[in-house]
Amino acid sequence: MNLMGRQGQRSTAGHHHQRQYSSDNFLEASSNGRWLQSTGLQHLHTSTSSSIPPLPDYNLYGGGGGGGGGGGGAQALRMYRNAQRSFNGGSEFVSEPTTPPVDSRQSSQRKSGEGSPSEFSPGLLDLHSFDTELLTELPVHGMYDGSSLFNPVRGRSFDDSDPYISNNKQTGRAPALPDNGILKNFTADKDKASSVAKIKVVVRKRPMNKKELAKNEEDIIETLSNSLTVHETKLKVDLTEYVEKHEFMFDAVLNEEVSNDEVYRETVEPIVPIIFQRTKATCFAYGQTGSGKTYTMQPLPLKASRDILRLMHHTYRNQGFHLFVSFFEIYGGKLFDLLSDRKKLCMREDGKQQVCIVGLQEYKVSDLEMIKELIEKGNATRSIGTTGANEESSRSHAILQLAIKRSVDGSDTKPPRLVGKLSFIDLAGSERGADTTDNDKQTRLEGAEINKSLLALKECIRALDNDKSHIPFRGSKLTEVLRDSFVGNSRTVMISCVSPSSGSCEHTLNTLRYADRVKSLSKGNNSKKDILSSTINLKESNTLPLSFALPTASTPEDDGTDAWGDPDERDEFDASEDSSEPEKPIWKENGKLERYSQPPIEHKVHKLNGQPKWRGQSKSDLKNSHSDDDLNALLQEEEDLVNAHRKQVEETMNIVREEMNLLVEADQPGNQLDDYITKLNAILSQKAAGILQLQNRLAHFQRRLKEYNVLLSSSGY
Ligand SMILES: Nc1ncnc2c1ncn2[C@@H]1O[C@H](COP(=O)(O)OP(=O)(O)OP(=O)(O)O)[C@@H](O)[C@H]1O
Repeated sequence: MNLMGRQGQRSTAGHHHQRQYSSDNFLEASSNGRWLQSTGLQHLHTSTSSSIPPLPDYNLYGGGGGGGGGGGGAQALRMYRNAQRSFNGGSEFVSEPTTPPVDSRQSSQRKSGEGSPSEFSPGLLDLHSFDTELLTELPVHGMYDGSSLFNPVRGRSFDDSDPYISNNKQTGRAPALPDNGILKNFTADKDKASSVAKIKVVVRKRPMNKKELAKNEEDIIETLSNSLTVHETKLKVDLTEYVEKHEFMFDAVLNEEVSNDEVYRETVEPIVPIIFQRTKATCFAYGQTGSGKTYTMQPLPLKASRDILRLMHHTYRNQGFHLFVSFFEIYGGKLFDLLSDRKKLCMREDGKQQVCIVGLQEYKVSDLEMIKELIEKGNATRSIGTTGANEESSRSHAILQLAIKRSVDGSDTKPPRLVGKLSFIDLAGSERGADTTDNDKQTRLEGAEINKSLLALKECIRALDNDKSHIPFRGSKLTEVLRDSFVGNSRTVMISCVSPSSGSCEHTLNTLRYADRVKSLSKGNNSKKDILSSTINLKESNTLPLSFALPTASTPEDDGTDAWGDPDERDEFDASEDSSEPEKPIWKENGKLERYSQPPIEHKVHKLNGQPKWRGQSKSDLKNSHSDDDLNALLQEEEDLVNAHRKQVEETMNIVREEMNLLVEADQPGNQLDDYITKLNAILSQKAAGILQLQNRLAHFQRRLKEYNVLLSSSGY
């Protein structure tokens, strides 16, 4: 969904379309004041019905500082040609993109309304898209000096001195912006800003919607301070219901009563000051389709812009800072500029692995009104469609960037350099395959592409979580763009949106588990993980990994009868490979938490003559601790478990079949046969998953047994 409201016109012909940029629509929505109210900026509401001024007024960067005059055009032409040459593939840029369907109305509006961007528009190929590397530190006078804020220019009130509020001829001067505390934050010590968490994970629960209420679905999410509990209803084999609780803790949990203002204060407000300190920050919303991502994200960029401008014009007054806005979407794995007629963009990586978006238009902005219009324009152009769960679903990932740049030499003769960047990413909604059965081919293809990119994001997070040296950022365009969020001097805020209804339980749990994973990244590597959080979240799992079911082997201390060669050979062991896991708690079937220690059997670190060696274990240890009898007994136990489970499933299936037959016979209106069959099917698939899990466990065990046999035979046993 768009970041700013639902003003886009829907195509009646099909589900898929872009939002239409219609000034009438914006103004109509504006006059309702709905959107502005949601952002807390209702004072910017214009009552006029005249059209929005053309965008070229916005002093595109590169326009020679004079609003895009002739000199700027010539300069841009040179830049454009140079860039074409240096990228050795201008033709690549002009190849026609696969764009989502555009209805005729939009193109006609473009003709009559905005016009196409000038051929030599300075922003057409903005060389500063390459300038993704941050400016090296320059002295910033008055940084964190709040005095300038509270001692405004003599003879003028604080708000009167705000030069960034445009003098709107139609509406008169915009009312003063309320102080939301950002300036006060700036009077605090510099350390305060640097103490802002590198990754912050916030969960937002939306209220139940009409559809869910009509279906009598229950609110299954209980929130308390920064924790939340999901009450999942499950069915036992005998079809009686029971509730399983899943508890999670995050940096903040925002319930259905929390306003968008509070969301802003909790999420983005703390990171705004940091982008003046050579930092890239990203805020993204994640969650199932219809969970409230767009609703949450839509007011944030404008609120952040307000605070950025405030800082630029007070704390950093006359420091040479400039604010630039760009807005693009990733649709079907391709990039489109939402502020430049959906021009296809190209992503490149420079030698320093900085991602550059070639051709992206950046608009230099100096007042909130301009930013508002740009965002509206971008949102109107964004691709939306209809999913089972959301009538106006975002079918693309939308990325809005606020870049702070600064003149290197204090004058405007040289292009300003990047100081910091704040990116807002409204991810497309994730859907399960099962949700897409009613959708047409286009929606399913979109869904597949969306899920692919979200999966790539998961892969990156998993790799980061495991401290992998290679993070697969190139897995998708989305992850390439997000690379900035996770590496270097960055700050990331993830807002996980969840629906409260019982019907979305599975999705909600997926989102929360995902969020939990991201949260663990903020604590560095595995050893630094939040034990409390993993303890709580482990309640979800009652399956004991096989490796931990093995009998305890010998202690790692050798008894002196080392059979693995001379001590020098042992010295070859790399300490870094010693991956002994910290003690972790496990969740037992009886509901009690227990601690286990990973047996030292995992200490396989060296190979001799092609055979694995086990560190710190003597032959006698192995012989004593893992006799054939022990292993066979364990294997038997595992097999018995699988068989018992299989038997249980067969019995359940028989019951279900009988029930189904009875119900089919008595299939009368009002018998809710469908619901019942759905429930029974759910039980069956649950059981089938259980069998699969046990089978995997058995296979794993058999592999381990084989390894033992190899080991024992190589050791002469
Ligand atoms: N916190 C909230 N309070 C009130 N209404 C909400 C809230 N969150 C979401 N909604 C409403 O729920 C509906 C779906 O929300 P939204 O469009 O933001 O979902 P989404 O996650 O962006 O979906 P998609 O991924 O399909 O685009 C909208 O009508 C929105 O107004």
